[in-house]
Amino acid sequence: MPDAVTRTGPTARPELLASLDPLLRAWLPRQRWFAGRTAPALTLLAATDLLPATARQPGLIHALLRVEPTQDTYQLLLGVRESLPPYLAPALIGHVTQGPLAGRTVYEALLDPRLTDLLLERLRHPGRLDGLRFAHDGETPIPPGLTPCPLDAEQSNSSIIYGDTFILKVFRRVTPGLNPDLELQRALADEGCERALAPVAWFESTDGDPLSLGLLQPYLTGATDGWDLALGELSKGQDFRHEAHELGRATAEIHLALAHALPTVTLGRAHTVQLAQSMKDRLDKAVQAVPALHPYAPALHTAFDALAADTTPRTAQRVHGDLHLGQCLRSPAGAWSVIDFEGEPSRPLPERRLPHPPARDVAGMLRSFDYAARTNRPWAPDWARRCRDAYCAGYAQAAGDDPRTDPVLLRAYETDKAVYEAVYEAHHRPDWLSIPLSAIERLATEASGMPRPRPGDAAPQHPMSTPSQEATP
Ligand SMILES: Nc1ncnc2c1ncn2[C@@H]1O[C@H](COP(=O)(O)OP(=O)(O)O)[C@@H](O)[C@H]1O
Ligand SMILES: O=P(O)(O)O[C@H]1O[C@H](CO)[C@@H](O[C@H]2O[C@H](CO)[C@@H](O)[C@H](O)[C@H]2O)[C@H](O)[C@H]1O
Repeated sequence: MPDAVTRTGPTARPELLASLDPLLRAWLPRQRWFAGRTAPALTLLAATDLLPATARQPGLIHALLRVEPTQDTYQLLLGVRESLPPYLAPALIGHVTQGPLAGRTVYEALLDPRLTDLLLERLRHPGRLDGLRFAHDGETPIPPGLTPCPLDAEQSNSSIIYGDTFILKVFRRVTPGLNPDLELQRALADEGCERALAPVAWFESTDGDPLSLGLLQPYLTGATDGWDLALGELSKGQDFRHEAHELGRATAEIHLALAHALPTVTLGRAHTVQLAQSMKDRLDKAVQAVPALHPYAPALHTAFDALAADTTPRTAQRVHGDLHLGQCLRSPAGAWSVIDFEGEPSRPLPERRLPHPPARDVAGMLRSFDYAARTNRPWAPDWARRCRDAYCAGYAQAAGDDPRTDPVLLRAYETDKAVYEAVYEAHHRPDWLSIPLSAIERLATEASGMPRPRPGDAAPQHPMSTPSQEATP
């Protein structure tokens, strides 16, 4: 598995894992950020004592754990105490009966303010500890003693808010390579783009392949995310066109800055064919995972065939990769910022770092307006349509390029996203599966009415050449 993390150094302590193994195997599947339903076998890849436990102070262990059979690697921060005070009861992982921690209680350290305070202290003082490296932007002061508070949100990672000033995201499922959340937001900060929040400090593992582990950014106090805002307006029967227009402008500004900061590439025929093929492959896999997609698959393939047959050269660049209303924060003053540039969490990291036409993010937002409208009772299709138009108009105004002028590409990305969402919902929120399925039904109907590519347009199954691996979405 190319994406697997390898650690073989002295920090991997087998006796520690032996004592924690049954506790972690029971606890992991109950965590929102854990991708599997079971954790049948664990390997401790690295363990670092950030603070040794004594009778008077809690201990803090940083651990990287590989889970079979998926070979996913997770980052854990384990607290160690003699016993847990009542306020930490929800953090309990278990009582250790053997090995070096026998008689101690192990728990989720991110819920313990004493330990999350220590983590911030590490970020305030850049440096190395075993295989961990703590880094700082060198400019932004981080005051000591900011009160830590775990973020209470449905999320793929775990975040701590410090004194309403900073937010620290601790990545959970980690893969080798620079995490785009850090990479892209640093690039945007260097470009002076104010639509993203500049990384202030971060930490990574350097013992083996580099791994991004955590990211500290300014916290937007009083901000509302686009999803909550949209649902609020919908429930009041309010129009959201102005905000959708502003969101389109914000997206375009981010795209312009990313295209300036990082390499772009022209997608020729072979790339486009390969892009369409990757969408078809994902659809085929999704049909296996979500049988409800099966009846629509032939029609959905038509949308991807149409893309493969369209030889228009297009520009690809780094994009957000998982843009939706929940990733957009509006400050009390009304300015929109975009967060979470990690890409779709379930995709391998090298895939998430590939350049794509900006239409990919645009399609993500179009899907999001549809989601919001579908969540509303009664369903509000006109509200969604108005938002989608306003968003594209706002995008066109700032980018000078209207995404609606390339409907084949936009439809293909929207279809690809809806397929991804069907898998996501089937796994995480089965009650919501009907939302992407309704879109799938619409997209399939539209695709059925599309002209079939003429025989001369037929896409080669295997592109003769792909100029560079990086350029292949
Ligand atoms: N800088 C910030 N300011 C205010 N709230 C934030 C900020 N960053 C994240 N949040 C809140 O935290 C939630 C989770 O953040 P996100 O980066 O999307 O995490 P994940 O990748 O784990 O899903 C967001 O939906 C948002 O409500
Ligand atoms: O925010 P994450 O990076 O964890 O993204 C994942 O979860 C999202 C849901 O929280 C999911 O987004 C889907 O649901 C949203 C409403 O909750 C909707 O606005 C989006 O359009 C829809 O895709 C996202 O796909 C997933 O990667």
